[in-house]
Amino acid sequence: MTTLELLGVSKVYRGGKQAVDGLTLRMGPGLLGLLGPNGAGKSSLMRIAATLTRPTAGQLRYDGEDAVRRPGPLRAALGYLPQDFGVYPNLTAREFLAYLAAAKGVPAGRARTRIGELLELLNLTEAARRPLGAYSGGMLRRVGIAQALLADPKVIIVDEPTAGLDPEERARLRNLLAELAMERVVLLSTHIVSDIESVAGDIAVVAGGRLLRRGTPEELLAAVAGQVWEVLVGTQEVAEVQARHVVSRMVRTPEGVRVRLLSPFRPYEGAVQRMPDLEDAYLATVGAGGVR
Ligand SMILES: Nc1ncnc2c1ncn2[C@@H]1O[C@H](COP(=O)(O)OP(=O)(O)OP(=O)(O)O)[C@@H](O)[C@H]1O
Repeated sequence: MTTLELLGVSKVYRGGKQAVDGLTLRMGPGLLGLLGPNGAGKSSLMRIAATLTRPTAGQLRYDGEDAVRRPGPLRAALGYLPQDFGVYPNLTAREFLAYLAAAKGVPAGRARTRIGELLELLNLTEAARRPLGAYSGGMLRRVGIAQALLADPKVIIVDEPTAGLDPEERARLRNLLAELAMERVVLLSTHIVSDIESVAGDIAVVAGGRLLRRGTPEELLAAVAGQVWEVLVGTQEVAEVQARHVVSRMVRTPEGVRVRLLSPFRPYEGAVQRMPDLEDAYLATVGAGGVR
């Protein structure tokens, strides 16, 4: 069984910025959703897990073996989509993927078959003859996903893979990753709760370089049971409510502003308790960690 472990990992960049602070994550086959606000350290963590950045402290283990000192086996098994995925604009999708397959050492015949399958899977077959410079953001993202899957990886690390995708493409990608995760370690980062809500049975919430919580969606929801409230306030009261509480949503109505907020007790006379959703649970966790 494939395992990937980050053990007590820290990353301090030159200049002193600490992006990751003693974080431990153990992963086996399945999809782990890494959820956190911008700047939480998600990309740093993923670059460490992908052996591109060395941790300042702590260990990275692939199948129990030290992957910092010996990154080869993990690299050979890895499909990685970086956040800032770049392409050669003059190459077509097919040429670009063929080039990357060659760089990864995939034999030409096998690469051709695999590229055909991936283009089909990612709905790029029609566009595959056009230069990448003419692709939309969503299409480029799909090319990025195709390249991560080129060499039939055992470990898939995708950093904000849904950025720029439309709702239908998002849904398709989520399903694809969920399917891949049946036999593989899939680590997906996002700051969008709905991206992982429907696929990740396992969610890690990070902020300030630390792991704030890890659990199933049900466990995250249970942690905020009884703490979600809705109250109708006047426009002029909104700022005060926001100053006092973590606000998960606001809807302007003809009667006033309906504010959904987190509070361990009834925050206002007339506030009505609501069933928590994952967005509430996430905000409660991140809010409690001191990041807003
Ligand atoms: N190469 C670097 N040198 C110095 N500081 C860095 C470097 N890379 C990231 N940082 C800083 O480390 C912190 C964590 O960044 P990181 O990109 O890992 O977070 P993130 O959760 O992926 O956020 P985002 O979604 O905005 O990319 C940020 O404050 C960032 O500015």
